[in-house]
Amino acid sequence: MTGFRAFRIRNDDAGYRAGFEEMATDALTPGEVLVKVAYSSVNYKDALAGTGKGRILRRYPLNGGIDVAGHVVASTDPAFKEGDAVLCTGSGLSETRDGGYAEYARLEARWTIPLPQGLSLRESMVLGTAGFTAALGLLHMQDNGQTPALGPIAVTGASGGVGQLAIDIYSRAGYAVHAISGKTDHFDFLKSLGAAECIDRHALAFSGKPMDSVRFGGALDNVGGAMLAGLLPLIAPYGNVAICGNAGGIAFDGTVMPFIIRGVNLLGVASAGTARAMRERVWEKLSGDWKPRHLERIATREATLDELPGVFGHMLAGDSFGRTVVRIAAN
Ligand SMILES: C=CC(=O)SCCNC(=O)CCNC(=O)[C@H](O)C(C)(C)COP(=O)(O)OP(=O)(O)OC[C@H]1O[C@@H](n2cnc3c(N)ncnc32)[C@H](O)[C@@H]1OP(=O)(O)O
Ligand SMILES: NC(=O)C1=CN([C@@H]2O[C@H](COP(=O)(O)OP(=O)(O)OC[C@H]3O[C@@H](n4cnc5c(N)ncnc54)[C@H](O)[C@@H]3O)[C@@H](O)[C@H]2O)C=CC1
Repeated sequence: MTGFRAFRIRNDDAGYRAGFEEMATDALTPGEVLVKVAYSSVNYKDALAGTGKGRILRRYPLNGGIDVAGHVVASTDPAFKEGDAVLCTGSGLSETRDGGYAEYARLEARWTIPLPQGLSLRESMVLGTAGFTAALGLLHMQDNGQTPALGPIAVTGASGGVGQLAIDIYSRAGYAVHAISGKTDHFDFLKSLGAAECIDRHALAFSGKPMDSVRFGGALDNVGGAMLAGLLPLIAPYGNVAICGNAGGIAFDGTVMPFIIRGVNLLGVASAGTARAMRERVWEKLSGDWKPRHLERIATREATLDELPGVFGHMLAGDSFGRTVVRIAAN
């Protein structure tokens, strides 16, 4: 096979850098399933990896892109055959394995998901790790007793990829969603996705008290830092806070009171290493009764591989809005 293009990240004596290279499929990290990539997507983690602003890769060099969707070209695992439409999110992509920002990717069969009925390849990447994470957060909360009766779910970082998809999915699942965002210009849009209320994050005045009047039944937190610390005293008894992000900081200050008096639960959401059975559960929901109703409007941008560096810059500046799908090959 002739060479193909890849957005490859290196870190060596010449420094941290990412750019386009020609490579051969033989040079890809090993796996049973060779895929011609149709789409990938841009997640905050991709922006950290592609710029070196966060330590995402755990070996170098690797192709970037934590999400991939495409068609199987060859498989040594009988579970997959040429022409099958498949997807993969996380699972070491752009951490320890070559990722989806390339015309070909070689996947491990154990982490390769047949494209669920009800989703196109493109839709699966509008969802990507962002949609997977939003749905995983809700499943964790529900497995831990979260019901709509506990009260509204606060979604922080609500204008971003995980945030917008969470608004759509959680409202579809019957929860009142209170979207917390600094982008007040977009509140009407967030409401049109399903948010019952929008709260300006700059106007949120956390009291700093260990416990405060209950305001939310639970939360999905994309932001971390002071936002997470401020939310905990406002959560209803036995409510859940699913914590997935660090867009606003990694350290948070708080007290044990919400946990020991109200039984509030802090649930970790780690999409990349999710076990196969849970992955299948998440994709069944995302392609079924939790399929977001507004996927096309949430996919605010379709980028080419060449446009990635610009998209990363916007995202890390906090300027992203919705999801960017990366179109790799015509399909
Ligand atoms: C889509 C998902 C997301 O968006 S998640 C958010 C984006 N991710 C990040 O921002 C992570 C950026 N990385 C870091 O900030 C650091 O790498 C760190 C804080 C996670 C760890 O750095 P540190 O220098 O404190 O520790 P070590 O590198 O020495 O590792 C300690 C220990 O942890 C294991 N480990 C580190 N990273 C990962 C990982 N991504 N997955 C699994 N395990 C990880 C590492 O192997 C070490 O364990 P050991 O048993 O000693 O090998
Ligand atoms: N744990 C996991 O498995 C996953 C974690 N994440 C994390 O979730 C977060 C969101 O990811 P994406 O939706 O892909 O990113 P995104 O860039 O699309 O969304 C981030 C949102 O946070 C907002 N934001 C940025 N800085 C902020 C600050 N200082 N205070 C408050 N809001 C701020 C942005 O305006 C934007 O709305 C990131 O931290 C990402 O690393 C994302 C996917 C999976």
